[in-house]
Amino acid sequence: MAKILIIDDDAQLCETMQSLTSRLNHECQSAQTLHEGLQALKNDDYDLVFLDVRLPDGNGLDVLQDIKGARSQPEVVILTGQGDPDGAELAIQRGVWDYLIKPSPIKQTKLTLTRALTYREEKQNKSNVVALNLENVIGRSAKMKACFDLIAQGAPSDSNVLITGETGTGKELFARTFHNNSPRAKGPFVVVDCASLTESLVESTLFGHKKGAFTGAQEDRDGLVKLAHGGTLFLDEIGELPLSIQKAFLRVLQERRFRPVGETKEVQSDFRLIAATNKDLAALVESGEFRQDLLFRLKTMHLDLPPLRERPEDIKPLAMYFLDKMCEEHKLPTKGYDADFFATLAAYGWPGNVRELFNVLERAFVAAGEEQTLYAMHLPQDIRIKVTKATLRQSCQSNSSKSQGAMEAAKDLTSGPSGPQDGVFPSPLPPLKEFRALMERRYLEHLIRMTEADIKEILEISGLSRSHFYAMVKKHGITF
Ligand SMILES: Nc1ncnc2c1ncn2[C@@H]1O[C@H](COP(=O)(O)OP(=O)(O)OP(=O)(O)O)[C@@H](O)[C@H]1O
Repeated sequence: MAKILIIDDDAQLCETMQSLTSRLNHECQSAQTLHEGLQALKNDDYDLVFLDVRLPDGNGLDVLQDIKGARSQPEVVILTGQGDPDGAELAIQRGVWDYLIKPSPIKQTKLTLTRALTYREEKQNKSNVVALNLENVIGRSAKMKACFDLIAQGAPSDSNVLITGETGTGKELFARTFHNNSPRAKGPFVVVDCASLTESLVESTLFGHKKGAFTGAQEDRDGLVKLAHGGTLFLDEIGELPLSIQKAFLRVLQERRFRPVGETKEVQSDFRLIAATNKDLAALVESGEFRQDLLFRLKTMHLDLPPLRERPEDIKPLAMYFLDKMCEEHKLPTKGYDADFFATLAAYGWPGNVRELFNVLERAFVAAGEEQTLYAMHLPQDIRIKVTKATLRQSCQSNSSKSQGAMEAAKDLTSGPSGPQDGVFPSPLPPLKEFRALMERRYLEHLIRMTEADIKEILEISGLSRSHFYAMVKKHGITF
């Protein structure tokens, strides 16, 4: 059962909504003014707020951030009697779930309500997975949920874990998450970057040394293995561990005992081992560069992190998480997003995975400065050009049978009034507002032509809600 708040001065509408929501087994309250609504949100936690735009004491859109920032961080659906697509579009940019034009048919209201609540549930599920501590870990895709399940399953034990995955997929982050959810969470988490260990110092770095063991060893020093006592030892880039050390390390894994350089007695360390690599260790075993017995030992538990391109549904929540964090750090209000911003992020392949995504978002954040809304225009030019080219290639390939029409549409999308310029820019460069409107219109026309006006496909590709799409079409006077 969800808790819903309606902020609307139309008593009859409140009554209808209340009866609809109670039929769906939800609890519903109503408020006739903004002041009352904000008070209700202070006193109680709501999952969803239906918000009217014109209220006796002000404009609903003006307090949107206060509503979204309430303790329960509710989803918001705008109710507008004005049929004002621009206002509604603005609201969507500021992060509302959807908008309904009054009087909205029961079926539509029910659908929007159910979708918004399902979305919220999914968002919250992330933090409910077997009460895992998933601090700073974002992922709502089925593939990520499977990774969380594996952590829930393996964290309590002491078994060795091997984490594999392409660069930037979060191997170190997930190693820390294993540690944070294990009984060793209060102990140290020691990172060893095997790629940066120099051949001559690798042994003393790992196992420590005794004073005078070699030139420069001026005092006894504990190695990283000893420092991980009571906690977790994370061997990053394990594929780079020199063969000569692999044998010694295998013994350490079996016995949790080792001998520091120059020492006669063995030392003990109680650590849990997590190793990570972006290399194919089986292939390294084949080529004689990695010991098979060590690989078996490491792989008691294996977590393979999927690349970002295989879980596109994680891109938006990752981006929102990162940008909200940036806004918080820079003491700026949370930004809104235009649909084209996410459409561009979703269309890119992310070979550098989450690390690359965060770098790109940081650049977009800097490019946007104090602007309230992020558009695709704020993304680095190289990314936009790659996306445009890939989209064109795709559309050319998939439409080769209907090539004539599709090619024209593609050309349409990338050329300005005076012909193609640098992939996307018309010349002379118009003011940004005009350019945005132009590109938006071309995008919509291209999308409609490409999908042969198949509304389902249009909504799927664009990521727009039905009402938002029709509002944009109306705004641009496009008929189809
Ligand atoms: N699911 C996620 N949620 C939030 N942040 C993530 C996620 N996955 C990766 N990151 C972030 O992406 C960046 C790269 O992650 P990390 O260093 O763990 O990757 P890696 O796989 O160890 O990379 P490499 O193989 O290059 O060492 C970090 O800032 C990390 O916090």
